[in-house]
Amino acid sequence: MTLELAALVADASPFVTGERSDGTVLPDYFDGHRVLGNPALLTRVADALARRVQQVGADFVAGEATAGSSLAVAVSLASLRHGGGTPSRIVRRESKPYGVTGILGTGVPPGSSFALVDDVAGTGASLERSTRRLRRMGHRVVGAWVIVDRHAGAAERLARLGVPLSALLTLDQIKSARTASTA
Ligand SMILES: O=C(O)c1cc(=O)[nH]c(=O)n1[C@@H]1O[C@H](COP(=O)(O)O)[C@@H](O)[C@H]1O
Repeated sequence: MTLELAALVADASPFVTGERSDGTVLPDYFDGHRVLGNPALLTRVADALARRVQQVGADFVAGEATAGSSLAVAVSLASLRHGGGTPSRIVRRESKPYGVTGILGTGVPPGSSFALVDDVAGTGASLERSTRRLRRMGHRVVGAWVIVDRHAGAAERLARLGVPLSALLTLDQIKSARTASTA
């Protein structure tokens, strides 16, 4: 299952040269939007994540804009197929000053539990930011789920916060799948 998924993801999303938010250039930048924009692959990924989230249980599935929040919507939809029906929310970086203001919008009772999702875990800075933001609002984060873990410190960083990280794939698995397909 993992090898097959790695091959599908490798095929859908060729690595590009990309810059991290701290300015570091990565020659193997993974563009998660190539997975999010592929309906068959997104369905598969969202199903796998929804199954894992369902095992832990959360009131909401949420992510930061844009990849995380898009994935949260897909996982929420997929949760209907896995005995759930978990609603999704965007964790905004800043409170919207107009319309529905606030970080999460409306309809989130105090003390709610959240499953965080994102396309990629690198250093874990993004998931830590969301975790801290939700906790400041009095909510709980039961875990973080990503499509790809780059193994760049995210699991350790989140563990220090008491948030377990689960990934469908590692970057190395995608690289191996790519090598195998070109051999
Ligand atoms: O910046 C990254 O490390 C990164 C690497 C990569 O291969 N693909 C990728 O999308 N990213 C971005 O990095 C974010 C996570 O990085 P960290 O906050 O360092 O964990 C993701 O939400 C992406 O915006």
